[in-house]
Amino acid sequence: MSKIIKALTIAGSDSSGGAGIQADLKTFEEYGTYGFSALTTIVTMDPDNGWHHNVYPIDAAIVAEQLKTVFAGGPVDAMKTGMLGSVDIVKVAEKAIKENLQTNVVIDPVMVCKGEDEVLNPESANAIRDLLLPLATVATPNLFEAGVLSGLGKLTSIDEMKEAARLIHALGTQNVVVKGGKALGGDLAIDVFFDGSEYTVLETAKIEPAYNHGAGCTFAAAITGGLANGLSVHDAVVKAKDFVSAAIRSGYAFNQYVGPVFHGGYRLER
Ligand SMILES: Nc1ncnc2c1ncn2[C@@H]1O[C@H](COP(=O)(O)OP(=O)(O)O)[C@@H](O)[C@H]1O
Ligand SMILES: Cc1ncc(COP(=O)(O)O)c(C=O)c1O
Ligand SMILES: [Mg+2]
Repeated sequence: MSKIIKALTIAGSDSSGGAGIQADLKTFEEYGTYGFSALTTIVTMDPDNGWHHNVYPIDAAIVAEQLKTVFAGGPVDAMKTGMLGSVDIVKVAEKAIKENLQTNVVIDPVMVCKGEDEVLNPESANAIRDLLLPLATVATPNLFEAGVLSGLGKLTSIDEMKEAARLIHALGTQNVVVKGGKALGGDLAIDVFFDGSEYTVLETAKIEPAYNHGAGCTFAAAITGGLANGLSVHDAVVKAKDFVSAAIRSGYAFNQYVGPVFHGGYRLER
């Protein structure tokens, strides 16, 4: 057996299986990596109440214990964060990254689930901005999150996405991808990658129906899988865009409310 490649996610549980830690571990597997996890929150969706999301954060001390377990084997080849749930959990993630000299850190600054109100309180969003972005190899905000982190508010064009990427890079992350996804108008799903000097605009035709619940988590987990396998950040992002596009194409209607991506789509198309 060749060397085991290790990938870690610090994220919430999406009981419906498309996003969160479920998306991350399934994606890590597709990338041939061994997945570790530290669970931060449990999210449930209520079919009797318009698919309303309930978010239950886990005690930060228990998140810290999980990370102690994971890092007992030393740093991993790459890691990501997703929904963190409280300022204390953000601080636990920050401490673990610093103490373990962890590199290849993907920060997905989850503030919203599609179509839902903000799930993270503003304090947690500020903590991600101030404590985690300076530790990030790459940050992957969606259009809404990029508007919040950059302070620009609603973003409506590629130029505004580029400006947001520049401002978010200045917060300390080494690279940033602003995901336009379905949220940006037009026929294309456009993401803007910025490495601190050059912009790369990644675009695909918008896939319809847009079975994209979990697309953001899957995209960030795919970048993590690419980095763990030794790809450059640029190449990991480009491959992740292909990976998530295939996952959306293979998605399905779970019920009247939600259509998750299928994380094995990229493999099935080959
Ligand atoms: N309907 C779609 N067709 C093609 N790509 C999409 C579609 N919706 C989202 N994406 C892509 O999926 C990835 C995740 O973006 P997005 O859905 O905006 O993130 P989030 O899930 O965090 O809100 C991005 O690469 C985005 O461009
Ligand atoms: C636990 C968890 N993390 C993250 C997300 C965000 O998912 P997405 O990949 O669609 O941005 C969700 C959405 O439901 C979730 O339940
Ligand atoms: Mg997201």
